[in-house]
Amino acid sequence: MLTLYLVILLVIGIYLLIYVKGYRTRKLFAGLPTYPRLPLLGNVHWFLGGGRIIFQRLKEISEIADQKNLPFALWMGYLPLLIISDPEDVKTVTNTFIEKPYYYNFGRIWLGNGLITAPAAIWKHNIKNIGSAFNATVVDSYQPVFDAQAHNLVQQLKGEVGRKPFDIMKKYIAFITLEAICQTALGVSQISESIITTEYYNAFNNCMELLLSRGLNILQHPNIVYRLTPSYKQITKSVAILHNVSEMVMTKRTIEREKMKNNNALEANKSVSPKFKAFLDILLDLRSIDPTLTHQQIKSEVDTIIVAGQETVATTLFYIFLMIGCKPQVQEKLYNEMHSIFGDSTRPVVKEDLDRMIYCEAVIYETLRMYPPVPGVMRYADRDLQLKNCTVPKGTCCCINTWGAGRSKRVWGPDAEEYRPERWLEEKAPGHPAAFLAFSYGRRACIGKKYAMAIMKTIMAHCVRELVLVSQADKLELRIDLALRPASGHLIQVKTRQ
Ligand code: HEM
Repeated sequence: MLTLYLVILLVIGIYLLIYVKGYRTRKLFAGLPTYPRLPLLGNVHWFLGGGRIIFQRLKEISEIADQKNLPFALWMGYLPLLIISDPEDVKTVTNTFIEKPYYYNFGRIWLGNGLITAPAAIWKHNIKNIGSAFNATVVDSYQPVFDAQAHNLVQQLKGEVGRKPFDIMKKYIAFITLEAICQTALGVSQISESIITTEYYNAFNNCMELLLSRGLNILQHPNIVYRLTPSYKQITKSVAILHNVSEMVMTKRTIEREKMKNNNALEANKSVSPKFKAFLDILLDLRSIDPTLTHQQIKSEVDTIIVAGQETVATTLFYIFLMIGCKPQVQEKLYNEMHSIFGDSTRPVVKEDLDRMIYCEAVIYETLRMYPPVPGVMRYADRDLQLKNCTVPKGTCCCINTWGAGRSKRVWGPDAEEYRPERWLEEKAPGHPAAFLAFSYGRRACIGKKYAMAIMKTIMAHCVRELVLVSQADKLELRIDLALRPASGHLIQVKTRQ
């Protein structure tokens, strides 16, 4: 009996503590839209039920916030979370806060202190070295690799002509985007065939799902509890498979560098044909002067680049194929632009061609506006901050709602839900620089945008010149497992262009 009383007292004590601690934040959030909440749990129960439910909630929240022109407030347990999509507020938050909230700590089991998950102090130190690794000159030097991979993709897709819809992601795009990252940023070649196995693909997806479900399950937040769960066992197993890849990449590159150092440059160069400094080489070179760049830290950056650069590009390419596959008029316009640049030739795509792909760029932006592979990012408020219509109290987790910003009628007009690449060719699109958030915004935004645009344009130029893509987007159902994914698979059909 006494134990029961003690437990009840403890629960009441915790509740009172949380109540008092959250008093100021609740007051500041008082006028904001929110969901009804439960004691101790807050709004967690609204997000139970898997990726489709989470997507439905995000959609609902985005619509409410857009109608009311206010951020949406949530409580994940006792932790306040503010969902922000207004461009001016997004600009203020992303330019002010560089710390990531503790949800990102969960990802460290996989990505260590790589750029995405690093605490602010480590990020500040490393971004100085890494930030320029994907500048225009470097990306231009990668163009022959992008072209070769795009050419490979078309040759492989030709084998699907006349067949039923197939999973373009699992069979092709995941391979070629990983091979491109390995050859360019990591400086190793012919690796994807041996490592992108179904096991790798499943491990990747498994990690994403487990990380999200941990984030939403406050009982699994303390490490001490999480380590006892079956989920921990699963993620450890999947992470080991993924780490094996980064370890293999680093070993391969280190051997190639040794060969070059030993004046066997000729032999080493056979497997590293293009002449450029890979991102991994920059880090390996810096190792001698920067003691913080340990083997573990470099491995974490490699894991980060694979996740950040492969999955996002692959998913965006799928959505582009899906969109142009069900909108023949868009695909024809795209083809006409390619024809005006290349004529009837299927010659390689060079960097000068990329600048002429104006409509192609509009198609990419419009796809990213409506289907951002990263539907939201987070920042931790390490001090109070005044936004347009409310104050963000210190300790809040700010969620930048990329999905909501792209679908905002307030920002994009009444046709925000319509796929219309032409809007990007009209004057002043987007209206506000922080209205388009697919690559995030402000400090800690994506450093691979130039890379991503170049490889995607090159792949589109190859595909559209030789093939016609066909899809059924009306059957598209979405889910969120950190990334925005089609719940209904990545189905596409291809025909030969006559
Ligand atoms: C369509 C393609 C891409 C999209 C939509 C995209 C989107 C994003 C977003 C939203 C972030 C912010 C993440 C956060 O704050 O938590 C980010 C960060 C990052 N991206 Fe990308 N990305 C793409 C391609 C790439 C590529 C190709 C690379 C490299 C080859 C890359 C490297 C990075 C890195 C290193 C960061 C972390 C930056 C930092 O924290 O300083 N991304 N990306």
